[in-house]
Amino acid sequence: MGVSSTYIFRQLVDGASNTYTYLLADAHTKEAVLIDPVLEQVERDLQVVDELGLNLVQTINTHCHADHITGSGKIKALRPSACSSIAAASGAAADIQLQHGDIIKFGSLALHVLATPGHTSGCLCFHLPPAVAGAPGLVFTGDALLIRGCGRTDFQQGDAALLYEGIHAKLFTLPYDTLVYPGHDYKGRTCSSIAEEKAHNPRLSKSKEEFVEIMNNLGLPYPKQIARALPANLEDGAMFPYA
Ligand SMILES: N[C@@H](CCC(=O)N[C@@H](CSS)C(=O)NCC(=O)O)C(=O)O
Ligand SMILES: [Fe+2]
Repeated sequence: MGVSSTYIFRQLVDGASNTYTYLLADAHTKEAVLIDPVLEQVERDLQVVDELGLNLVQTINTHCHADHITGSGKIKALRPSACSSIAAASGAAADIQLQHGDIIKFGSLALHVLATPGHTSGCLCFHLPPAVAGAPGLVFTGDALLIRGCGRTDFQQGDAALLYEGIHAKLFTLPYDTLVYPGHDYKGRTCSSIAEEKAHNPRLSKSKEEFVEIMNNLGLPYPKQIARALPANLEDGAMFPYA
């Protein structure tokens, strides 16, 4: 899947947790980042990196995941030049502590860091502006904005009103044609757009009061892996010996 000749883009999936991992690279310099790698898929992801002749410089976590262990720690063990990053507000360990307004540069590409707390206190989105005039930008939304949904707000410092405000202020103000790439989808969908989500998201198209009411009554069971994922991810996924 190539979106533009100036960059390489791949969407990878972990079927066990319905998690999306994104590979983005400058097509010319070959510098690459992985957004939200999953521990169990590290070998697969590095194989793609290698087959495309890319130089992985950073793994970027949208937040401290509760449903799977990040691949950042294992990737660092295998590729020491690949720094890990996560929001400072997450309280998790990583080589680079990110905050709203930061810009992650690799080759000629620049990901703009947007803080959208509320699913967790340290949730970040990453906006890649259009590579060429007339092309859509991309936004990687982690668990803040999902396709026709959003991240739950019932644990990890969840705050439904804050999530609503951040999504409306920082995501729904992006150009309408910006493509939305979420951290998960549980129905096999891969991509949406800001215009689609503003119009059709059944939670976020409502008023803030209605949204909070919906979020307070989701009644979801806790993620199956939460007990092992949270402590591991607070340590950059590196609490296990990988070598
Ligand atoms: N069944 C899954 C976990 C499902 C879940 O809770 N997903 C989270 C994102 S991962 S922290 C979520 O926010 N879901 C929102 C929703 O509306 O589904 C498992 O056991 O791992
Ligand atoms: Fe999450």
